[in-house]
Amino acid sequence: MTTTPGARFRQAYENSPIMIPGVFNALVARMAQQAGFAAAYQSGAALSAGLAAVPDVGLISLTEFVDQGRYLAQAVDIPVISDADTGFGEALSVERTVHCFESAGIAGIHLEDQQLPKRCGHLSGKTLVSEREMAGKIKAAAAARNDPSFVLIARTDARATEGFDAAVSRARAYVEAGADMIFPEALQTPEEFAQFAEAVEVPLMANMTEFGKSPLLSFTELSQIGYRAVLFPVSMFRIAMNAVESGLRELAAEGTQQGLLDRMQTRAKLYELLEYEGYDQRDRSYFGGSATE
Ligand SMILES: C[C@](O)(C(=O)O)[C@H](CC(=O)O)C(=O)O
Ligand SMILES: [Mg+2]
Repeated sequence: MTTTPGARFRQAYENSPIMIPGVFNALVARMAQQAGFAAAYQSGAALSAGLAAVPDVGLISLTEFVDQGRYLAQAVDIPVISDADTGFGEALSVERTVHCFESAGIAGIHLEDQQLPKRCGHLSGKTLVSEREMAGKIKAAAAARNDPSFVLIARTDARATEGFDAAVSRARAYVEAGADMIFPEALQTPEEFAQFAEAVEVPLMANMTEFGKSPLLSFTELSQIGYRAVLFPVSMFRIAMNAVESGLRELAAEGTQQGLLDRMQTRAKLYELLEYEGYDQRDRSYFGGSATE
């Protein structure tokens, strides 16, 4: 791979609008790549829930994000971007946050303007840092990049607290500070999505998370009104968790998994995703082609 992850991510969304599914582990990242997605996303909400069974209120550390992020990036060729919550501290911490994600092979991160304890953008009770403070963090992030293509996505949570106009003016200030892309969190109507796209002239990312405050617009609708990236951050996690819950219930009730087999990923499919065949062949080749068993 000659280009950097950031350059590949930019190329993808500059070419045409892209859908970005959240991938909650490395195998899911592989599956997203196989399904044809041009990029994948590490969600803080899914990581908090999946890794530690804790809510998305800023409890997961930088190291935990970066560790899983590295597994995701290593599993695929498509660029992986990550949630970086509030940047794990102030401006100087944000510098290190960028270094760590970059060195893990991540293509870009989003930083949000909330105060700690941060919350999922679709929960109530959010409070924001000042525009000046957030702009300073973005400047720090931009200056810290080793690869100028590493994508800085500034997320503003202002819609819920200060209103739509404040979200637009914060977004403009964040672009001025060096953000490459803007993520307007929790817009409330289709009209707001359209108005925001008219008002802010950098690439935009829409968050189509379910059961939240935003209407679920389709990728086609969003790309037509100007969004370059559409995030489905927790969709696959929710599907998987629901499937697991019913599987556990059925196993407990039936005492056998016989009735569940057709809902399972088969061993053959798993091995195909893991590229097991190649491992086996290489292992044999190291011993002059003779069987290792
Ligand atoms: C995008 C998000 O930041 C995430 O962590 O995936 C969440 C998603 C969610 O909780 O549904 C968000 O704050 O919107
Ligand atoms: Mg998040």
